[in-house]
Amino acid sequence: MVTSFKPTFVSDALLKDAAYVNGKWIKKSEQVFEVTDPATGEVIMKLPDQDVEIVDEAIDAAYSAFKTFKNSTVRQRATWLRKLYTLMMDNIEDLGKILSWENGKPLAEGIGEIKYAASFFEWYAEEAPRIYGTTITAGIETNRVFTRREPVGVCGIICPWNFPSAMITRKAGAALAAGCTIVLKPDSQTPLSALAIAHLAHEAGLPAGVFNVVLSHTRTPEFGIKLCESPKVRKVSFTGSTAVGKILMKQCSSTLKKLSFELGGNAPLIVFEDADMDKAVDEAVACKFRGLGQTCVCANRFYVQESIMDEFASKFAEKVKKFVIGHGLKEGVTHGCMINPKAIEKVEAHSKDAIEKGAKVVVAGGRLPDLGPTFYSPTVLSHVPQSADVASQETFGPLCAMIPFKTAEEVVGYANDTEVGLAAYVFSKNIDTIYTVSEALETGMVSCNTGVFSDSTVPFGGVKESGFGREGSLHGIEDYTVIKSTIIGGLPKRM
Ligand SMILES: NC(=O)c1ccc[n+]([C@@H]2O[C@H](COP(=O)([O-])OP(=O)(O)OC[C@H]3O[C@@H](n4cnc5c(N)ncnc54)[C@H](O)[C@@H]3O)[C@@H](O)[C@H]2O)c1
Ligand SMILES: O=CCCC(=O)O
Repeated sequence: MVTSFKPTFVSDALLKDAAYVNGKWIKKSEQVFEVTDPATGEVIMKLPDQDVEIVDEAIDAAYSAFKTFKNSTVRQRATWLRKLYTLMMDNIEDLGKILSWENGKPLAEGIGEIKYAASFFEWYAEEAPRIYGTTITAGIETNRVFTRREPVGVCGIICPWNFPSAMITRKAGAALAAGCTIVLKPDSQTPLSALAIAHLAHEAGLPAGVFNVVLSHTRTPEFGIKLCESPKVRKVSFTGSTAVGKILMKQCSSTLKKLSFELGGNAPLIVFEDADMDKAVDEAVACKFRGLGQTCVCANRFYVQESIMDEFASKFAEKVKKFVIGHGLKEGVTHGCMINPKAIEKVEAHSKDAIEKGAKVVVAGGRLPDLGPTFYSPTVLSHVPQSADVASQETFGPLCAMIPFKTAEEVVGYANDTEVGLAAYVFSKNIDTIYTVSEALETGMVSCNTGVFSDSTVPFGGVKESGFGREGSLHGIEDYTVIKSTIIGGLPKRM
């Protein structure tokens, strides 16, 4: 078993053991839940497992704060966001350690996520002063028309465990820049990163009630209902599975909220025979193993042109065999553990199914009981048939399934044969192939000749059952605003 690991921090101030509502830390609760290190199972922190009334309290605080915050100047909001960015960067080591400790990803990846997360505060500090309306030539001669983007109101934000920091800042940055206030419910497996951000929001001087974090392990669905059904909440932004997204959408119908949903993916990574093979292998490895395959935009299925399948699989396998798997906070470890033992079951089921349907085992992989119940060494399979479950369902783990194809038309058909459409990857040196295939893919994002594209400047989001709305980029802020049209009538006709 991996040995227990308690990181040392520059300052313990970021490690919080309470919820944050209306500018105050709230520890009082009849019940607690344990946040554990997924690598060892050891308890990191006990947090209040709050009653559902706390959601009403947080919504009321956010509702009341919105009345003033919506009228803060764009420069004030930019200053708060810039301060948050600077505070995150000043505390990057401690934030990275907290994130890796509760999530299991290696420290280098944890620190990489903090940089990525902070970049959304930086980006939205720059976007806050760039909220524009339009003036429109009215159809009625005596009218004048102009529009203004107003903040939508209180936002309920529900985030997953796989990016405990970046999924929060990508939403919160845009919401705060637009002038919205928020009630955040982090995943109970990784709430410490959220609380650390709340601490920094407090330090940055955000007014009480603007940024609230509520905590629950046993009452998550009830918390969701409250956020979805409260008439005081005007928007729900959710990142997580498609199944939960559908539940939340139904719940939100009672108050017809504005929604942004970043849901499940099933990314195809397509390698044509004219691709730069070594580059494609490196990029494919980087793409597949962000968060050990537990990333919504990780390649879920590799489509490799038949003529290069064996060479690609063997080069890919060589890289995978060099992984050093262990506790994410241990020096030299390249890949950490899964979030929980259950996450391994789908990897095993999809591997078994593909092998039964004729796939060739290139790297067997499998559980690593000597390290602990959340450790799994990646499985690499080639010659997987398109009928395998992995082709149509998201594994969300370290299974690399390579499916052969002959033509561009055939692979586009395979790639699009799924209910979801988040990201896709295309590797080819032929610019015609890059354009035509990327245009034909039914996904919100297509990454060409690179396996890692995430960046605050990119409009991030999906199509089909991967959800709607775009986060980051110039579009991210729009999702937290509504257009107000003002019509002034009774004016003279134009001269
Ligand atoms: N599109 C994206 O940007 C993106 C990013 C990360 C993860 N994901 C997707 O998320 C899935 C994996 O994450 P997961 O297992 O944590 O997903 P999940 O849907 O089970 O959980 C996501 C969050 O929702 C909460 N939740 C669950 N049921 C709820 C309910 N009834 N009401 C309110 N909240 C509820 C969970 O506690 C968690 O915080 C994958 O499908 C992945 O592709 C998508
Ligand atoms: O898992 C989802 C988010 C990943 C990313 O932002 O690149």
